[in-house]
Amino acid sequence: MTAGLRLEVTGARRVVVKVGSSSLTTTAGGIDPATVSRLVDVLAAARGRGAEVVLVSSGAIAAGLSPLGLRKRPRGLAAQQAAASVGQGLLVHRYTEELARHDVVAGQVLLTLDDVTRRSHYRNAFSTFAKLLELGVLPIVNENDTVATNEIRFGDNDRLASLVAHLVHADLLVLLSDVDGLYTADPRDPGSTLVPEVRSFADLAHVRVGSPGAAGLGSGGMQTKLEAARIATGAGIPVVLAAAEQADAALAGERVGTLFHATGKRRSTRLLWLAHATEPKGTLLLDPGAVRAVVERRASLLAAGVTGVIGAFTAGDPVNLAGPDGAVVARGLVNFDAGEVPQLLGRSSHDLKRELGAAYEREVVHRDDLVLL
Ligand SMILES: Nc1ncnc2c1ncn2[C@@H]1O[C@H](COP(=O)(O)OP(=O)(O)O)[C@@H](O)[C@H]1O
Ligand SMILES: N[C@@H](CCC(=O)OP(=O)(O)O)C(=O)O
Repeated sequence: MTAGLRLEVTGARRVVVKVGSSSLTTTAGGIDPATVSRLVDVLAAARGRGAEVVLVSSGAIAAGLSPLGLRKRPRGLAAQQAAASVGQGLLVHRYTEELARHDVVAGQVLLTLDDVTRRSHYRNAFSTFAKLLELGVLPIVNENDTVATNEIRFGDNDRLASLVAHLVHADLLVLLSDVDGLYTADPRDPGSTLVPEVRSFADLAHVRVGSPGAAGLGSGGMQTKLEAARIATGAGIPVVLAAAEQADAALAGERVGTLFHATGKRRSTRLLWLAHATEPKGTLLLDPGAVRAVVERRASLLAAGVTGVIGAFTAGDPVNLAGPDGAVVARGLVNFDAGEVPQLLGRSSHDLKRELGAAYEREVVHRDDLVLL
């Protein structure tokens, strides 16, 4: 009997499930083994129905608190990194043991921002996931908190989950939290009501978003879930937001929580990230011909079309590309340091190769690393 179930869910072949720190922890702050056990049963049931599942699990910092004698999530980055270093192993150990009851093998994947923004890393991450899924492994993803600096952190796992959903070409993203969906206002406010479906983000004009959950263990609150939903749905992936206790019903397609319908078409994950979530470190000024090449022909940006440079960036950083009038037309990952660019301005690749060596023949921004704004 499937009448009334959500087809977006029942028809999904590959599903990314994200669970937040606040859903995995006891009130005392540690990881709740019973919650992990129940969640694993639900994931195994979804696999039993034929879905491939990738889990994005927060909770490393929370799991590391008690072994380090900490009572709450520390504020400083180094202390958070230390807690994550202690907690991540414990967390994955818990999942591994529980999955083994279902004869499922767990694989740990720790990602940094570079892994989804730099072309070579991105391809590498994609093939790792593809191989794990082909082998029947259930990948358990988290941010690589112990090495990420503040500047390059995702910080919350909601957006990480939306990018992982793109990376693995998922058909559905399920965000599990301590709240059973999106409410018209902070659910602690009397009078707020559940929003069962979101068809367009314009519908959310009346929704008020409050601070993260009461336990103080989550990081992003509802705001980052909405951003994650916007990124995923904008690229064709529907999102269900539900409480962790409703995971079974949510993954079976029952009408619990909030369903965000897909609004756009799939595009490259890295480009999505570049467009939505990066801070440009500088600007390259383009002549009119280069603007046409980049915008109309979707070509790479060559040194010959660059007339000026603003900002202090290093190779690999995101930069804006602006036309002669200063209007930003695109964003891309630049292949040179800011200090190297002045000597390249307006010169052909051929000249650059002859005078400066083969390393200078490369595009200033490769078209695969460019997104039009
Ligand atoms: N409009 C809203 N709808 C639902 N929850 C909201 C809203 N505004 C604020 N919140 C709060 O966001 C919390 C979820 O965020 P968070 O604690 O960071 O979760 P997680 O750890 O699952 O990522 C909820 O517990 C709720 O108190
Ligand atoms: N990577 C961090 C998770 C960051 C975080 O708190 O995310 P979330 O609980 O999903 O808002 C950890 O494992 O502790």
